[in-house]
Amino acid sequence: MGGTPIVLYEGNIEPRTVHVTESCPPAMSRAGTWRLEDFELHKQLYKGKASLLYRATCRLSGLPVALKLYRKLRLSALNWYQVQREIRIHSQLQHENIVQLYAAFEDSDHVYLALQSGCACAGGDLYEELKRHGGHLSEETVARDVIRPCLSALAYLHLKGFLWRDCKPENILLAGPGFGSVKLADFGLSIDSTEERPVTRAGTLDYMAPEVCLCPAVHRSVDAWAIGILGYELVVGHPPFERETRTDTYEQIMYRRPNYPAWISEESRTFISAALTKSARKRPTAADLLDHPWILKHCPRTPVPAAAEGQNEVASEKSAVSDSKESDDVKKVSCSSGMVRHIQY
Ligand SMILES: Nc1ncnc2c1ncn2[C@@H]1O[C@H](COP(=O)(O)OP(=O)(O)OP(=O)(O)O)[C@@H](O)[C@H]1O
Repeated sequence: MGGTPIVLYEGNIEPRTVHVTESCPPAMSRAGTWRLEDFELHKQLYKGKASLLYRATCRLSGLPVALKLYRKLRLSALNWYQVQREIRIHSQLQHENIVQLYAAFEDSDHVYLALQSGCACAGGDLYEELKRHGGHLSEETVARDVIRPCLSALAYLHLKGFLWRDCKPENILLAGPGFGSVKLADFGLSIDSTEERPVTRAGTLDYMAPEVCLCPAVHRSVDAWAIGILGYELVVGHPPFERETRTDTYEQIMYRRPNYPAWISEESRTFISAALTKSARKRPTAADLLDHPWILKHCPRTPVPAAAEGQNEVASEKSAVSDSKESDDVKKVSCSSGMVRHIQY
């Protein structure tokens, strides 16, 4: 496998550094063992089934970080595999629109990920920002400040052979109040498509591509589809195929076209329709979508790496791994604004 081999240990162990990445600020990196006591924890930003996320300060450097803690007792065998994979993949990513992983370390109770935060990601996530804006944003903001940077990060990921597989507003961070520079966060479902072939579906139902509904897919097309869903949700105010029941949502994803409100522009409509091409083979890539007239209309052209031809099509049968985050019980939690947070089970 590419990247540094990442091994985590169960049971009673001394605190140990798992990996320090090239993104780690020099003031923060040191020869000694990384441990929880090196950080002052502030506000809890998130509490998940197996993870907690805190705003924190590195005592040595005074630099702000987001500290993600995986509770070892809550990790299934699959989760163990996924956390190791997350660290391995995330540590290889350096892009202005991707949250940086500085280091991973562990002790008997937790695995810790020290992530970029502070000024760089002070704005919270896109889901919260959407709520502040009443559920949707202007087309210009969506195209220029969200979709284009996300596409740029995805083109970079795909070039390296990785798939994100977890596009949703909750996993996109803002650089400050309002917009400026968005960053992809959470690589817990990402895979190296050149080496791994998942055998069950992963992701969030509203953002799942038709080919994933049929069978677990490993092509970069799943991320391009999710960008179409994201574009629609941000402009219109809800995901295009969201329905009351899971079965109805599947049916919409597989066979229906989105309903476009009359007020959205022709360019945004053609962008979303292109990204939501039902056939994965005919769907444009993230790199292709960067050249769409809707994107070019709202932001100047910037050079992007050409997608490596066929890079993501290679998948080894032998390292098939089940991603059982997805099950028959995808649920949503209502919020006071009427928006629903996308949650996987
Ligand atoms: N570097 C960061 N700085 C600030 N907030 C962050 C950062 N990374 C993540 N978050 C926030 O914490 C939330 C949870 O983070 P993340 O998605 O990585 O955890 P998770 O355990 O994988 O969650 P889940 O599996 O439930 O989606 C995100 O939705 C985002 O709002």
